[in-house]
Amino acid sequence: MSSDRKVHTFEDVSKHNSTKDCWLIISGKLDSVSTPGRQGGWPSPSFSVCDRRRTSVGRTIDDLIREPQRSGSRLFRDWGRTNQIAIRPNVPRFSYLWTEAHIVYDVTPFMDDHPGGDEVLLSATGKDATNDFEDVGHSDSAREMMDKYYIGEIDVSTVPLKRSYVPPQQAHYNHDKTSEFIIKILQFLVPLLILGLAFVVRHYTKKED
Ligand code: HEM
Repeated sequence: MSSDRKVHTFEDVSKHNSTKDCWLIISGKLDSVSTPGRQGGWPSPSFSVCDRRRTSVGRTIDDLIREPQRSGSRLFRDWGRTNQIAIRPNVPRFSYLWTEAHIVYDVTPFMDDHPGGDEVLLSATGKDATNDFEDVGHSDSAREMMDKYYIGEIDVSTVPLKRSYVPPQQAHYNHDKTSEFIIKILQFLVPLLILGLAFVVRHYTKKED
């Protein structure tokens, strides 16, 4: 994992688009843990980080705070399912927050090992690859692997706005009432003219007989 954990611009991230240097943007939840009132002197209580299958990893709040580059927060994956953090009842002043973020992953070391191949990863650069990632239906273990490649978040204000769909312009119809009227008259007159002509022809051919 790169030590370069920071807020990146979309443009910078987009430049990392080769097999030797591949960064992806995938939305997820950044979980932060705040510990108000630590000055109150409570010891570093341990608590459990549980995933949906209820496996748990015991950690202390101090571990949690030491791990991140930013103080007081650490990345966990949640993916919009149930919260992954179970708070032990003996930790009353512990608060758990999360924010939705566009997370940046440096998947360069994973290019050769990605079971879906490196081509798909390359094709997911330079854009928000969340839908591409979700459409595949990645397993929980794939999601857990992602933390290894986390290098920061994206400054959402630098993400180009989605191009809104502009429907093709309708062909300009001629709403001229007079031309419509003439067409209607012709539709009526042409059969009459043909009928009249048929009578005339018949009349003359009879005389000749
Ligand atoms: C950090 C990002 C990623 C990680 C860690 C990752 C990991 C994995 C893993 C572990 C698998 C094996 C199947 C599974 O366990 O779900 C997999 C399969 C796959 N991944 Fe990814 N992946 C990532 C991003 C992406 C992206 C962005 C795409 C699409 C553009 C993608 C497309 C695929 C495809 C097509 C397969 C093969 C699915 C199959 O054949 O069943 N992956 N990935």
